[in-house]
Amino acid sequence: MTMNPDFAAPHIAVLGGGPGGYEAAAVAAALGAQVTLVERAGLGGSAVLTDVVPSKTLIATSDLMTRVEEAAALGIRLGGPGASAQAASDQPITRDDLHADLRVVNERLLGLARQQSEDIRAGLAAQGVRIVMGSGRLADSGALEVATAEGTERIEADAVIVAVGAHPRALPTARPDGERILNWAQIYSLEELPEELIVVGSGVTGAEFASAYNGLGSKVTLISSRDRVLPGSDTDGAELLEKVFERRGVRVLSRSRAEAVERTEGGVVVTLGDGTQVTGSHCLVCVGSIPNTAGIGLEEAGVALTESGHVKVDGVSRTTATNVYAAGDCTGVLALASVAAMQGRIAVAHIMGDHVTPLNLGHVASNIFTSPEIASVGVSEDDVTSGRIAGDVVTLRLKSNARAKMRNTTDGFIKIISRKGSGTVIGAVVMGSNASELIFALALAVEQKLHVDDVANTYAVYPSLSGSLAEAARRLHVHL
Ligand SMILES: Cc1cc2nc3c(=O)[nH]c(=O)nc-3n(C[C@H](O)[C@H](O)[C@H](O)COP(=O)(O)OP(=O)(O)OC[C@H]3O[C@@H](n4cnc5c(N)ncnc54)[C@H](O)[C@@H]3O)c2cc1C
Ligand SMILES: NC(=O)c1ccc[n+]([C@@H]2O[C@H](COP(=O)([O-])OP(=O)(O)OC[C@H]3O[C@@H](n4cnc5c(N)ncnc54)[C@H](O)[C@@H]3O)[C@@H](O)[C@H]2O)c1
Repeated sequence: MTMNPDFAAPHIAVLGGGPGGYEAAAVAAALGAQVTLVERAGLGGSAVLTDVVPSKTLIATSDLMTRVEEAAALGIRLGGPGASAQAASDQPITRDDLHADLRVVNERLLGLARQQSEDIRAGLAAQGVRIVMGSGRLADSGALEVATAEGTERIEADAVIVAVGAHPRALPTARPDGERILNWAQIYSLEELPEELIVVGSGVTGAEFASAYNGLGSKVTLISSRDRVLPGSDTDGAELLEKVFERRGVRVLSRSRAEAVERTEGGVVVTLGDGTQVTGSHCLVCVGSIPNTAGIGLEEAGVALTESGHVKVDGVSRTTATNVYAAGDCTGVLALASVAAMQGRIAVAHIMGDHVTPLNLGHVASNIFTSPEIASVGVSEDDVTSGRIAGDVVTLRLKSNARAKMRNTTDGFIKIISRKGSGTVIGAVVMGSNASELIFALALAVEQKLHVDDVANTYAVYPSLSGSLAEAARRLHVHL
């Protein structure tokens, strides 16, 4: 919808400065709109300040520690040629030789998040976006009201984009205190590594933190309410991750719900549904998120919410109120930074009367940053086995890949799914180190509807993990 019949630059107000909001603001400014962005915490949103950036930076340290710990198998010993006779040792490196200085790790990751936030702020300001720091609400479908340090400001707009994100859900019987019982936004205040960390919830967030703190050296217990970790993810990936967890000493308590978490003198005790008590030094609660949609005037302005409090949107990010759009986690469509940004871009294209392609979740590439990583795109094997999609599936274990053997990183596999009959690549899963990077080639194949032969006939470097991508595709060749 073109907002201004007189073709003057429309004014777009964006509520929330996470990936949904800042991407929308940047694209709108680039297209010539007047843009005001309202944010109460910091540019980049939770994605940059508390969620994606800090967690992935923590995981970078954890991954390196895991690699160093495994260095003995590659022939690395402590003590270089210049070391004293006493220091020089032919002992293999063990976990006891390493420790994570959590204060330094957390300082680094919080600093990095602040810098990233500042870079985003500066980038938007340079594009001419007016940034208002304060807590905003929808006054009506054409205006925001913002409580700033200076007072209340009313911002009139031709269109509003609501991108307010979500916050961690707490269990009524496990209120985070920021010291021993923590949510993922609070855990970066720890100055020492938790001795025994209990992670409640085995969705992507819980699995990533369980993996990360295990790599950093904590004793980890993962409380999983389901049969297996990572419900909804690739079954082979989840099962292999459980095996790796077992080998690395992560205790997974499956089919266990945490009923309550309490502080004890020196730590915490988690009571499970069957009355079993699990003790630890700290507890990290990862039981999902709640959208930040309460009390900000949405329903009063005609914006319908779902039962879970998410904003109802259509494929072009429109809400039920004229000229009000929504993007990101507050819509509950798919909680990924990349999807939030895409929803924001689509909203702007629609507002500005630009070419709009409705949101397509079928091609979203995503990655679970456990060690090893699990990346996926397109249809799943479950879609095929359940009969929803007619496809062929080939899985190649990394155990047979020469490069993986050389690097001693053989936990993982490549899975490609092609459409039955035609051989078009329609889905893939990559599990292994750097899966988040390897998946791109297959995401490109899915997006561009490439044939398995296109992937198979592309030269891969020898030796490389991507050689297994080509090999898996070769095995899906349709012989005419
Ligand atoms: C631990 C964790 C790790 C994750 N890792 C990844 C990952 O690796 N990759 C990935 O793609 N996704 C990841 N996600 C998901 C990702 O963080 C979200 O999908 C993404 O942040 C959504 O962006 P958003 O713009 O919708 O919301 P947010 O990033 O939450 O931003 C919303 C912003 O709105 C502001 N706001 C809210 N209400 C108001 C108000 N009334 N007034 C003013 N401002 C307001 C908030 O302060 C916030 O800054 C992770 C999530 C978690 C919890
Ligand atoms: N790498 C990434 O891209 C990344 C990382 C983290 C999160 N995310 C996004 O965030 C979304 C949400 O993930 P999440 O893991 O935060 O939430 P989630 O809702 O997917 O998982 C929470 C889990 O906690 C369990 N649970 C709830 N109450 C419990 C209790 N009392 N005891 C034990 N378990 C309990 C639930 O059954 C569920 O499995 C993901 O689907 C993903 O889109 C992405």
